[in-house]
Amino acid sequence: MTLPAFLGLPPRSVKPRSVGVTHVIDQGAGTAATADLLASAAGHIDIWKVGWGTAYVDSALGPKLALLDAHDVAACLGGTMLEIAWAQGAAEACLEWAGEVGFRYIEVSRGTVAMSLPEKRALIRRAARDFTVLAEVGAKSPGERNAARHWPSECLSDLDAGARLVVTEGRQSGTVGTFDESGRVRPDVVEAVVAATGVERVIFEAPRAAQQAWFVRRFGPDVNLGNVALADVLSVETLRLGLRSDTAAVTRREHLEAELA
Ligand SMILES: O=C(O)[C@H](CS(=O)(=O)O)OP(=O)(O)O
Repeated sequence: MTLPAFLGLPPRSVKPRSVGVTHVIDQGAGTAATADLLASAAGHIDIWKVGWGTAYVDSALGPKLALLDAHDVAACLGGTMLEIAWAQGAAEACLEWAGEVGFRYIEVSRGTVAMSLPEKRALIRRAARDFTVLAEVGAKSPGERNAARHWPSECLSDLDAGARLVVTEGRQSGTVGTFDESGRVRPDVVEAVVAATGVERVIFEAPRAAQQAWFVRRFGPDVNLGNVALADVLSVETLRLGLRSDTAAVTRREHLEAELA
């Protein structure tokens, strides 16, 4: 999409993007809501995750995925859905169904069920035959914060097994994994993952505006952000482009500091 041209803005990638990806989390939007959002924001959405198991119970899933496809937005099945299928011995059936209904991306995670690293690698390898795989690291439970020290090696293992990108756990709440219980970023966790994989191979789940702004300030407009709420897509784009106070290049505070100097 073409923006008006009268502002100086930082360079920003355009679709199809390999960096600066915006990955949204859909909690069960209907087709009208999906069409409405795509009409204004499709150019800013790269991956549309149909969250956890909502795809399984959505009677309008087919039309929704068709709309996404028509707008060049990649539909991704939520990781929890595949985890539950895997735990029931139904991973193969789940992958077959996901392909048939129109998913092109799939998330492979082990945040809910007990899955070993070799089992996760095997599932990534299998899924990568038919889908673009996003591999998530981290657990849903806040009690497992210490496990983040293993994320860098798990990310490398996931990429080696065939994942296109890794996803750092933040949940829809933004209070686990990459974040503390109040939603503050754990910079040591972020930096360790980035040192291992490079920033361009990571999607950071960051559902809150303050978290999104932190990542844009730290890594620039083309950082990959995930679990963006549907209602926040345009807001995230403004954070990337410095069109919101939190990331604006020139702020009142800087003027004040200059005046007082
Ligand atoms: O892991 C996630 O980001 C989501 C949302 S939540 O953890 O259930 O809040 O789950 P997913 O299964 O990946 O859609």
